Amino acid sequence: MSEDSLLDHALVRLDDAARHLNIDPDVIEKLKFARETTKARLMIRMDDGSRKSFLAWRCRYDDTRGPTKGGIRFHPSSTIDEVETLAFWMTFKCAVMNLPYGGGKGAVQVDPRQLSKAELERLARAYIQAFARTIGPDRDIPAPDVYTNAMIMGWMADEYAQIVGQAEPAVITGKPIALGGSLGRNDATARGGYYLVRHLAGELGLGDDMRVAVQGFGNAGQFIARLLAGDGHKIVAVSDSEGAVFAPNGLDVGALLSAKASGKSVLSTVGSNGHEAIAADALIGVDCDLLVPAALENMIHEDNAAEVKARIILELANGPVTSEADAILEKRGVVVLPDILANAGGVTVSYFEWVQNRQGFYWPLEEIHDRLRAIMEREGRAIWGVSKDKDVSMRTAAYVHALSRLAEAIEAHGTQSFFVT
Ligand SMILES: NC(=O)C1=CN([C@@H]2O[C@H](COP(=O)(O)OP(=O)(O)OC[C@H]3O[C@@H](n4cnc5c(N)ncnc54)[C@H](O)[C@@H]3O)[C@@H](O)[C@H]2O)C=CC1
Ligand SMILES: O=C(O)CCC(=O)C(=O)O
Repeated sequence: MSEDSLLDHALVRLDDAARHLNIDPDVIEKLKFARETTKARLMIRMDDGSRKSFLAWRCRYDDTRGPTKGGIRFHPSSTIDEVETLAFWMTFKCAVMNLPYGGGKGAVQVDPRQLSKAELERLARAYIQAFARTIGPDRDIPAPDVYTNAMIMGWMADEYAQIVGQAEPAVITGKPIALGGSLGRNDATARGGYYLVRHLAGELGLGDDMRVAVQGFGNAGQFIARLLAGDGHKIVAVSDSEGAVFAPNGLDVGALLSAKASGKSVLSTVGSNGHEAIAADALIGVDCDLLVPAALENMIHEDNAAEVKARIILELANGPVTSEADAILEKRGVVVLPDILANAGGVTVSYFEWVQNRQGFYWPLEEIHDRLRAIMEREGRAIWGVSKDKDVSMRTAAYVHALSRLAEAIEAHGTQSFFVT
C-alpha cells in the first residue's frame, strides 16, 4: 500500500461510486471529512499502584441520517486515521442497511491482553468519563469492536448511568443481556454475513459443500465458522494473532472453539484431529471456495491478492482488502462481498437493541433472526441488482446504494452551509 492515509484509500471507493450517480459535488466533499473527532489521554491506576496513560479517540463522522453509531476498539496499533476511517465506513454501512444512523467509531491505543480484569474495567470507565459529552442515546452510540466485548460494554453503560444519574441503556449496544442487551447480538456480525451468502449462493455459484478459510478467530470468525460448519461446509483453515491451522479435510471446529474459550491460540490444536500449522500469511492462498477475512484492515493487498484461490470473499472484517487488491481481484473474477454490507449484521442487531431499550420491550431470538435475515436479504439483493445494472463490483454497487441514500438526506438538510470541525 502507498504512503497515503487509510482514509485516503477509503475515499477512493467514494469517488468510484460518485462517478455512477449525478450528485452535487458539495455532498461528496462533505463526506470526505469527519464532522468531529475528540481525543483524550486516559490515565488509570494499575494494580501495582503505578499510573499509566493511554491515547483514546471518538469520531462522529457524519450524523445526517441520525445519531452516529459504531464500535470501540482496544488495540495497540489504533490511530486517529484508523478511527476516522472506521467511522467513515460506519456512515456507509448504516446507509447500506437503511438504519436511522450516521457513522462513528472509537478506540483506545492499548494491548488489552496486557491488562488485568480490574485494570481493563478502570480503562473502560475512564473512556466513558472522557467521552460522556460526546456519546448519548440520541447523539452517538458505541458498541463492541476488536478486543472489546459485552462485559466491557456493561462497565461502560454502568459508568454512563453514574455520570448522568439514571440508567440510559440505549447509550451503548452489545451489552450483557442482564443489562438490557439484545438476544442475538453476540453472533449478529457473522450471522448477517451467513444470511447474505446463503441468499446469494445461487448467483455466486456456491454449493452445499464449500471449503472455507477464516482469517481471525474472534467474535466474527468463530461464529461464521460455527454457522457454516453447522450447515455441513468444511472449514479448512483458520488463524488468530499467533498463527494459522489447516486441515484439507476440514478442521474440528468444536476443538478450535474450546481452545479459544480456554484462552489458547488456535495453534494449540495442532497435532490433533489432523490439524497442521501453516504460516499465518499462507491462509490467504489456501485452496478454498470462500475466504472470510475476519481480523483487521489491509490483510489482502497488492502483494498477496494474486495468491487468493477462493472465488468469493466475505469481508466480515472492516477494510480487509485494499483498493489496489480490489482491482487485482476484480480482474481475476473474484467476487468480494464488501464489508459495509457483509458485516452489517452487527450494527443491525445493535439497532434492534437500541429500539428495544427505548421501548422497554424485548423481542424473542426468533424475531431478531427473522428481522436480520429480511434486511440482509433485502439490501443484499438490491446491491446485487445495482452491480448487474451498472456492471460494477459489489463494493462499488454497495457504495452507490449507500451514497444515493446519504445524498438524499444531505440535500434534504440543505446544502448552503456545512460545517466540519
Ligand atoms: N464485533 C462486531 O460486532 C463487529 C466486528 N467487525 C469487524 O470484524 C473484525 C473482527 O472483529 P471481532 O471479531 O469483533 O474482534 P475480536 O477481538 O473478537 O477478534 C479479532 C480476532 O482477530 C485475530 N487477529 C488479530 N490480528 C490478526 C492477524 N494479524 N492475523 C490473524 N488474526 C488476527 C485475533 O487473534 C482475534 O482472534 C474487525 O475488523 C471488526 O472491526 C465488523 C462489524 C461488527
Ligand atoms: O454494533 C455497532 O453499533 C457497530 C459495530 C461496528 O463497530 C462495526 O460494524 O464495525
